[in-house]
Amino acid sequence: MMNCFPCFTSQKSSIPPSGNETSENNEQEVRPPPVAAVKHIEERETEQPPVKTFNFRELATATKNFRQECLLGEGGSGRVYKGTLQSTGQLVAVKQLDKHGLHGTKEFQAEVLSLSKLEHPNLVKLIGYCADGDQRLLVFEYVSGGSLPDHLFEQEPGQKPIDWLTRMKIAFGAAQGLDYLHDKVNPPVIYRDLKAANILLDDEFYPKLCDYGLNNLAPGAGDSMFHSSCVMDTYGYSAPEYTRGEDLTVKSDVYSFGVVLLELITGRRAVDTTKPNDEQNLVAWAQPIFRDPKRYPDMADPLLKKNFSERGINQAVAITSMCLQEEPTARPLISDVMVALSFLSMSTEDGIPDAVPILSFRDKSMSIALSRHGSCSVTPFSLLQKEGDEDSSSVSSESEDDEKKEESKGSKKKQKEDSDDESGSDDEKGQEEVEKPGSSKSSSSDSGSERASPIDESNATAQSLEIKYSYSSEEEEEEEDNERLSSSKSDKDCTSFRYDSERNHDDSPKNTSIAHDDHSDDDDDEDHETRLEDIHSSKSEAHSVYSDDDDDDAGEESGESSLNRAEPEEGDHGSSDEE
Ligand SMILES: Nc1ncnc2c1ncn2[C@@H]1O[C@H](COP(=O)(O)OP(=O)(O)OP(=O)(O)O)[C@@H](O)[C@H]1O
Repeated sequence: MMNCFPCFTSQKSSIPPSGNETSENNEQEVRPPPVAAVKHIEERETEQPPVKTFNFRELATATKNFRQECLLGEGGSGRVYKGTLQSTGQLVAVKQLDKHGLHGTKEFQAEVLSLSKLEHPNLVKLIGYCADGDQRLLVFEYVSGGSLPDHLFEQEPGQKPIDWLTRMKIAFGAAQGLDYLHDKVNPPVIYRDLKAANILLDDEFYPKLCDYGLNNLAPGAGDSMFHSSCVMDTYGYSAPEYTRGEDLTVKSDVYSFGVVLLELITGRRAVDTTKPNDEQNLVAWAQPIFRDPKRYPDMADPLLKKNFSERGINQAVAITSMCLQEEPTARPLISDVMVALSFLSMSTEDGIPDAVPILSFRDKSMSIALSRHGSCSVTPFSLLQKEGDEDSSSVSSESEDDEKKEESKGSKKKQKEDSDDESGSDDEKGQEEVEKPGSSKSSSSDSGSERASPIDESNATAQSLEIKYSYSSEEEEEEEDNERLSSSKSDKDCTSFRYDSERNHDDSPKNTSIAHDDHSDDDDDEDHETRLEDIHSSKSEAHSVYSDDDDDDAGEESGESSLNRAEPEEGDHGSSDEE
């Protein structure tokens, strides 16, 4: 990994005293200023990282003088030691940053301030820092279970391999962490160094991303909060645009996430020089298989001994293949990946959700890809909302409505053309479906077409393709289901996912909302935010970095921070790029 703090730029002299200057009571938490004060720039200039400051001696004591036996490992940015804070007994991981590329105390603290605001259950928490003399250390929560490669590739004899569901849960958790950085932080943060080694696991295999936000700092990165082309030297995980010398975006992270997903599915390393030449690069090895869905189950890690559902692996591989698209704009949003993985990580015997969920992805291509790989058990419900339907209006902004009206017209026209040519086989139709993701054919060519609502001619504001996981036992309930889908809010069998198609960074994570239809108070934002977690018994509870109280200042804040913030690319959100 590259040096963490090579190019920190601080635009204001707003830096609090250094760690050694506050060393009288170093482990006392340095409290952030009152929220009201954050709104005023002058007062913000006194803002301090809401984390502890330590002096060097304390951390030396915690790590037994940085003894070898406490060394957890060494990365590109320095060494990481396991330590115990004397005052509290808390286990910590102390990252001692390399001294080259050292930054001034103020710059370092400003960076810590940015990092300290990133808080999510799937991110390793920053506890404090030390800027004592020329020492620069970061103190993180200690994650006890080791890193993902420890469990996936470096198994001790007799150690049980990670089962399929756990792998999907790890992927889901990692996606949640990444989604937080991309979608809940304003402006978005590009991870830049996502790899299996940066996914740490607790004793229950709950994943936490580490090293986030660190190598967003690079020479020149501070100048642009939009894109950055600073070095990401994570061989095997780097997106093609990096090799092409292009800027990295959130979609570059999605690519790296795809590589991790592929590792989870196959049990193969991103790069493995012990394998035959044509198998050394995992993505290159997988590409021909991506084009041959029949071979998807063969990709599975042999250690899994085929203990997974065919639907599960087909969909997991389909998601992976989308993440690994050559062109960044063709890759899905991590939020869509996260929703898809939430289903694959459900705790049922065969990985099939108990309930009958309806997915609504922000990007149609995800719906379509999954519908092709669901062993005929996933039926797209296209354009379900009826005019005047409240749900419909809540899904998109007015401008998107206009776009969709046009799109809907196109779809209808296409549907008419398609209906004139119904002679092809199901497979052929499925193929065509993918080639024309905007086509309404996706709702009629699937094997479950009889379940799909026909496109309502009056539905000019229809927003999204929705996927319905359906089962043969429910075939007869078609009519009932359709009724439920369109209007009922009391059906206990039906769980619907709604994604706001409009990204709103000023909000807390409202973008992800999952509504149980039996839920009575669907206006409760807080409630919405936690439904995903409710469903999956996840520990996760996403928090926005910027609360309502400091929304006003977000822009200024980003200006001070050298975290590499990114804005989404044009066309990254909402409907598919292919349309
Ligand atoms: N919070 C933590 N809790 C437990 N172990 C950690 C923690 N942070 C890092 N480690 C471990 O410390 C070692 C070094 O981590 P570090 O992030 O510095 O290097 P890396 O990820 O291996 O490489 P690079 O930083 O170059 O990407 C790794 O084995 C990692 O698993």
